[in-house]
Amino acid sequence: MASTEDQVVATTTNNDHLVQSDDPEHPANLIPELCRKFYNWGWVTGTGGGTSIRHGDHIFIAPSGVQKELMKSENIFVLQWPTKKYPAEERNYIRRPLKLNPSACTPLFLTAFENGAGCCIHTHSQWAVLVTLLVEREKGPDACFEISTIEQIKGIPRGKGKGMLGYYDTLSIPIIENTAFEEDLTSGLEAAMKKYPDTYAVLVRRHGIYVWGDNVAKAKTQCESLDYLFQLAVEMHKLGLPWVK
Ligand SMILES: CSCCC(=O)C(=O)COP(=O)(O)O
Ligand SMILES: [Zn+2]
Repeated sequence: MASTEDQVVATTTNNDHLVQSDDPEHPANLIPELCRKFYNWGWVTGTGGGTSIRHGDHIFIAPSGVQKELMKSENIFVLQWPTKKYPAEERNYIRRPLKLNPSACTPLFLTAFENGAGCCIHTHSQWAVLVTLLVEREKGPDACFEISTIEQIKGIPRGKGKGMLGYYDTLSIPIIENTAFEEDLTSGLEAAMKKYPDTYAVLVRRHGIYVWGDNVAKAKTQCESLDYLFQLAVEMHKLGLPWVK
C-alpha cells in the first residue's frame, strides 16, 4: 500500500517529485542514462528490453513500447514497495505518466525484487539469444547454459553471501521457454529461481535475458560479464572450440 502521504499527494500532483532530482544517481535519472548505454551495446534496441530499480520503498519502472534510449525521467512510473505482482490491474502506481503504460516486464522485475534484488536488467542481446539457440536441443526444466575455465566467470556471484565464482567453477544459467506475451514469462522465471536459488540471471529462449543484482552496479557488472561470456561462447562455437571442459 502507498503511504498516506504519497496517496494524498498522488490525488493532487501525480507525485512528480518522485522523479525530479538533480542527483544523477537517482533512479529516475539513472534508468534513462543506463538505457542509453544499453541501446549502444545492442541490449535494448527497437524498444525491447529495459531496466527497473528499487530505491527504498519505491520501484522505478520504464514505460512500455517506447524507444528506451530516448526515455526521460518524467516518463518513469513509480510503485510503492512491496506491491502486488500485477500492479497495472491494481491501480497501485503512485506515479503514472499520462498516455503511457508501464513496461510489460514489470511482473518479472517484481519477481527479482521479491528475491532481494535492487536492480533488474532485461536485454534482447543477440549473444544471449544465440546461446539459447545453441543449447536448444536441451528443452524443459533442466535447460541450462554452462561455461567453465574462463576468467570472466569471476564476475558472477556464487550465490547470495557466498562470494564470487572461481576460475575452475562452472557457471550455470537456466533457460526458460519464451511465451507470446512478456508478462506470461513470470511463472517460468519464478520456477527457474526456485530450481536455481543461487542464480542471478535467467535466459529466455529466442528472446533475451533477465539479470538482477543487489544494486545497480552489481546488476550492470553481472549483465556485462554474462554478455561477454555469451559472445565468447558463440565465437568459440564458430571456431569449433568447446566452451565447457
Ligand atoms: C520489440 S520488444 C517486445 C516486448 C519485449 O520483449 C520487451 O522486452 C519490451 O517490453 P516493454 O513493455 O518494456 O516495451
Ligand atoms: Zn523482452
